[in-house]
Amino acid sequence: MTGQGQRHPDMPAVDRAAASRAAVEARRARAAVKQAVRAGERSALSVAETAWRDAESVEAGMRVRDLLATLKGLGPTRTLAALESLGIAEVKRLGGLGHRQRQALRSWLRSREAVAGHGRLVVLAGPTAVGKGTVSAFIRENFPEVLLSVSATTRTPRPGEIDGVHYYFLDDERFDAMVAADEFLEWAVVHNQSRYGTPRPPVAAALAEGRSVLLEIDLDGARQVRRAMPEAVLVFLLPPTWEELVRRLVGRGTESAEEQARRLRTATVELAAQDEFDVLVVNDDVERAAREVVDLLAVPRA
Ligand SMILES: Nc1ncnc2c1ncn2[C@@H]1O[C@H](COP(=O)(O)OP(=O)(O)OP(=O)(O)O)[C@@H](O)[C@H]1O
Ligand SMILES: Nc1nc2c(ncn2[C@@H]2O[C@H](COP(=O)(O)O)[C@@H](O)[C@H]2O)c(=O)[nH]1
Repeated sequence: MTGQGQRHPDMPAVDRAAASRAAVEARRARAAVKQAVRAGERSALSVAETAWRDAESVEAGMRVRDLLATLKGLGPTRTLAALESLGIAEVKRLGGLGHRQRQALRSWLRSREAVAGHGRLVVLAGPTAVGKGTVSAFIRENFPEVLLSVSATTRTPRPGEIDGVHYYFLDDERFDAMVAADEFLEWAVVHNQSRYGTPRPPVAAALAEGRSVLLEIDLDGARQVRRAMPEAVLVFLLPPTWEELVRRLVGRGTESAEEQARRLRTATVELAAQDEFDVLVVNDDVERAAREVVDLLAVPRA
């Protein structure tokens, strides 16, 4: 990053005005990123990873010093000491770091998050009827320390489903309002039909308190979480066989034949994307599969 906010003497007046407007916008955007880190909505590590993935991003233009200053317990003196120990000059922007400096900052932020007791975010995805809900329910009952995020959806409740427990059942208008207010960590249209989304505030609050969080969401949502929070662990739940998947879907008996066919079409697309995930878990036994997922939720040691 060079020349941010600097004027070139030969630049025409109109360009200078546009450049100064752009500089104000960039400052505002960087302030919003810092606020999100302070509020626990984003981790400092995810900001750095975004900067290194996209050189044009707001994050790439942030000074490392300003990012560190958002961290709890890191006043100006400790920030400077941390920069010195990392071999990063005070004026450096995230996007301008060399490979070694990136590596050093990445592991420093990782261990700091672990020490601060940050919980892990694990995303559980997989084809319809593979048993995501069953595995999640096992975790909810047996591992109460894990926050199982309650999604919002525009689909109608099934018999026995309770608003606020299984889902927040919303009409389109309310869902639209949450999208407009940026209240979702991710949201997607699932099976070409209804909208589903993860409300952001409970997830951010739990992670900031050091609790681990499990999201049970679709492939599109998992991809969005990967972009927003690269430190999240993405788990793909697999059926023992395709025939068993069909048996589970049909055996559950909660969808019409037409809906079953629609879901199986989505399932083939989802199964083809399993390589995008960090961990594959075969759900041949609910308890074993749940324990594998819970092991991933353990907070890493510094
Ligand atoms: N390990 C397992 N062995 C046998 N049956 C299972 C297993 N896990 C789940 N099931 C059964 O498979 C059916 C589908 O499970 P579940 O509803 O949890 O799937 P899901 O992945 O949440 O589906 P959807 O994405 O469509 O909501 C249920 O009838 C459940 O009891
Ligand atoms: N992207 C998201 N997908 C979600 C969310 N909550 C649930 N889901 C996925 O929807 C399907 C269908 O669920 P069902 O309850 O109608 O059977 C399922 O595969 C879930 O993984 C969410 O918040 N975001």
